[in-house]
Amino acid sequence: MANFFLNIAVAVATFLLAFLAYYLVILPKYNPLQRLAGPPTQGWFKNHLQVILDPSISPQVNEFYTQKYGRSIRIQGVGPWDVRLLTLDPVSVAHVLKNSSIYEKPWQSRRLITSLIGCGMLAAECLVHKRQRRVATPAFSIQNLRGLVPLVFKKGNELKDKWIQMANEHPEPVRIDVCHWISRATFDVIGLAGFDYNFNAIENESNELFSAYKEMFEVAISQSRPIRTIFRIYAPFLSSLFPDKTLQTVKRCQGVIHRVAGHLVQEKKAKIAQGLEAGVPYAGRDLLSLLLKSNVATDLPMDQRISDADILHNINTFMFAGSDTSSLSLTWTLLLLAQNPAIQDRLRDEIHSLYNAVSNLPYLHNVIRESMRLIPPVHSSIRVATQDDEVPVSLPVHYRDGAIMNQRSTVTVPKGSFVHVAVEGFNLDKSFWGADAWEFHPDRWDNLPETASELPGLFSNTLTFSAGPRSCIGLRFSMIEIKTFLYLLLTNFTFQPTEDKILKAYVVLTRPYISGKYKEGSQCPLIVLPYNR
Ligand code: HEM
Repeated sequence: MANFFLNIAVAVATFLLAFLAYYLVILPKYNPLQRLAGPPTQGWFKNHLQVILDPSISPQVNEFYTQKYGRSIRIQGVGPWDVRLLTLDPVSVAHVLKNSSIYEKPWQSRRLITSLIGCGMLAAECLVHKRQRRVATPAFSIQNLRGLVPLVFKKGNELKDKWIQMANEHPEPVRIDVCHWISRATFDVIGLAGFDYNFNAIENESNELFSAYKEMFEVAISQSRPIRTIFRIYAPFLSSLFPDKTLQTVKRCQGVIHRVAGHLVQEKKAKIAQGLEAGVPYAGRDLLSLLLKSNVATDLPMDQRISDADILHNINTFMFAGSDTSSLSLTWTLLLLAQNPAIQDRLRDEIHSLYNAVSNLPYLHNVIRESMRLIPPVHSSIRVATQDDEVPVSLPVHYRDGAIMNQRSTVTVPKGSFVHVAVEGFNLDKSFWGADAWEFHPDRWDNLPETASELPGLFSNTLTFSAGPRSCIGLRFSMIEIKTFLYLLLTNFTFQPTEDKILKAYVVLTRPYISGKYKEGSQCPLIVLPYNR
């Protein structure tokens, strides 16, 4: 009997050793990405992710890497088996983003997103994603988004009134954490535009549904418990079996969302059905109504329709993907304007002279493009190859042995490898944008170098909204929101920086923090002075 157990133990140990040898030695040795040049690895579990994902140093890191290793760079992920491609070659990144059936989002990040907001467009893949995107696309058309303008004006005016009230309460210049307040305002906008629901968050933060979303999104960005997060990804059943406080919070918030937002879905469905019956189509133009209408459109085949659960998951996705992104872009733009008073004055002059046509102001457009190029809220993204692939390159490939191939036209990416999409890396690349690429210079857009105008990207040759079939569906939405808010804020206030040094940190999105006060959370205080013409 003892022999039997000994044999089992030996067999298990041999299996484990073989498994470790395969992952730690054999797999990395024969991975074709190993042939590429890249930064040295300092140990089995030392990775390069921290430096490439930290926006306070990533521009310097990318510049150093490209000079030393070329534009198809080998980096190490979480272990020696995880050899990744960091590409700063525009042809390669266009290939990866265009071929979304070969390059999917990794299941690990999809599982994490799904565990919070459900499997909406951000997390879905293949046919499920295609179906959802098809149903949602009409809701984001120019025609349907027209109704957004008065709504954003209403909320922008509420924010303006709030800030005027705060300014009047203090005899000295008021210091406002614009990050916090704009986030409340963009939440209000997405609530009304998303499902015709007023969180009333500018006024106060007590709404039950608002608190549920806010708390749940805070869980998404809190990085305090990495071990728990690993369990949630790799062993969700164990996490559910022994829920910690965070998981209990998520469950509670999901309960509220399911009850309140689920009720809104049913209410809207009933209105649409009544409208169809009465021959007077329901006029609701919020995203939820538009999604529900598009889902029952007669020209949509039955097998292309999505379930009520998917509708709710996508509303959650719009809340998640559409609130902080826009509010951070606005926050960073206000900070840049505060730091560049001449640009702020020039922009205010333009807005004043043409206040009716917010969407057609050239300098406003340049300022927004420039701010979103310089500080894209989505710092980078990641894809995993679902099959062996040859990625085309347009620039020389450097090899580990020192060889440089000018003629080579592809890099071999084996199935299962991760590819890093350096959104900020491309946006700040001096070889494409010029020596002043790291500076805030809105006039560059009137004279873009040819090298930049050839870069891929949904928005103005930048990757800020990604590119290809998985690019941002909310681009137009956020442009309306950002332009309208800037119009209202700049015609009523001037902005000055405080003595605090603002740093960038990547916490799911690139967020502002006060130097030395990271623990206080994301904030961006500015001196806000009422502006009278
Ligand atoms: C400044 C504002 C915004 C920025 C910078 C931004 C950026 C992005 C980026 C980079 C992606 C691709 C993510 C990836 O590949 O990992 C994305 C996807 C997405 N965004 Fe946005 N976004 C913004 C606003 C919005 C808004 C307002 C909405 C909705 C109301 C929205 C909804 C989505 C959705 C649903 C996806 C997933 C699309 C898909 O996979 O088919 N975004 N966004």
